[in-house]
Amino acid sequence: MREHPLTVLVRTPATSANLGPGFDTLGLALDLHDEVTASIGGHPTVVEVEGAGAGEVDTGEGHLIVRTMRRAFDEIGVAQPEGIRLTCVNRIPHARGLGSSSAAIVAGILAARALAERLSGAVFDDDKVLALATAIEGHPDNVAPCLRGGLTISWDSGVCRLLPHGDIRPVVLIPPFRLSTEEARGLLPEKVPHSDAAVNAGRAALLVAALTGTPENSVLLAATEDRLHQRYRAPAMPQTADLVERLRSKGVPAVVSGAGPTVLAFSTPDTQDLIEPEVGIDWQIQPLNVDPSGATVQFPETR
Ligand SMILES: Nc1ncnc2c1ncn2[C@@H]1O[C@H](COP(=O)(O)OP(=O)(O)O)[C@@H](O)[C@H]1O
Ligand SMILES: N[C@@H](CCOP(=O)(O)O)C(=O)O
Repeated sequence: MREHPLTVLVRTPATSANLGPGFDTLGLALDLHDEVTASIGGHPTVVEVEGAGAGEVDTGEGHLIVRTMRRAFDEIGVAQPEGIRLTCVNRIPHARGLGSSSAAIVAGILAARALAERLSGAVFDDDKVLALATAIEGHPDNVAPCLRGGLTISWDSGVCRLLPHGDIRPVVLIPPFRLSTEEARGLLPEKVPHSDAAVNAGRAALLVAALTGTPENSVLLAATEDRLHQRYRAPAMPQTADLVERLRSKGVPAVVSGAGPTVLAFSTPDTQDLIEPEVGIDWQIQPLNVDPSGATVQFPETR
């Protein structure tokens, strides 16, 4: 690739994966975004971070977005630029179950693709972007909604994108503590009872109907029941497990967001007032719209 100063801006949404019974399959894009400005030229690699992860994440070649961009340049088949300069404005909290790592990975691949295409005409289609993001992240249920927006059902070779009914309002309840996805995945058993797998299959199917049709709270409550992951992870986040249980006992369809420890509640006009009294004062309550379109890419001169 020609060494040439060129800048691209990528905006990626937070995502909530699993949604209860849809382990490693269902995901929802939320209206809370990270923004990264990426440029290549002759300069050394340097990363500036504002917001989540500032002072914590690597600020050079070890930064997740830089590593992802380098992997993407290799996959696209273009020469590596000497240095990469990133300015990150991070609004998605890290290690809370809101897909911050997927947002970073998607940003890196989309930035690399846009720069490679602009500089050398290289083409890397959307299916390849999704496959590479899934390979890096390890599961598709965050990267799919991050790329496509809305409510996504992903499987090993594809994504179906839908939109939830407008009367269903996601509310995320974010605790002050973290849990890494890696640690939470380590708590899952090798095998689960057949009866639990059968319940989850039924609930996941019901959830897609419950989220896209006219909301009925009793159906949403049944549809958000999970038996595959939440109970096994509860010992690593007892306050989260307790909040999910208390909200559900009041009739609020609540689940662990991704691998936790954030709680996602599907608020409807019937249940919106029941959430706040259950949430601890050091937790953040954030009602969010669904992001219907997913990640965006712009060259600054076209903004
Ligand atoms: N924007 C980012 N820039 C750099 N590293 C990031 C970024 N977002 C996430 N990460 C890395 O990913 C980790 C969180 O990933 P993970 O445990 O999968 O949680 P989640 O994706 O649910 O927030 C962070 O601790 C950090 O190391
Ligand atoms: N299906 C994954 C989802 C992880 O989401 P994250 O936002 O916590 O990274 C899992 O449950 O492990």
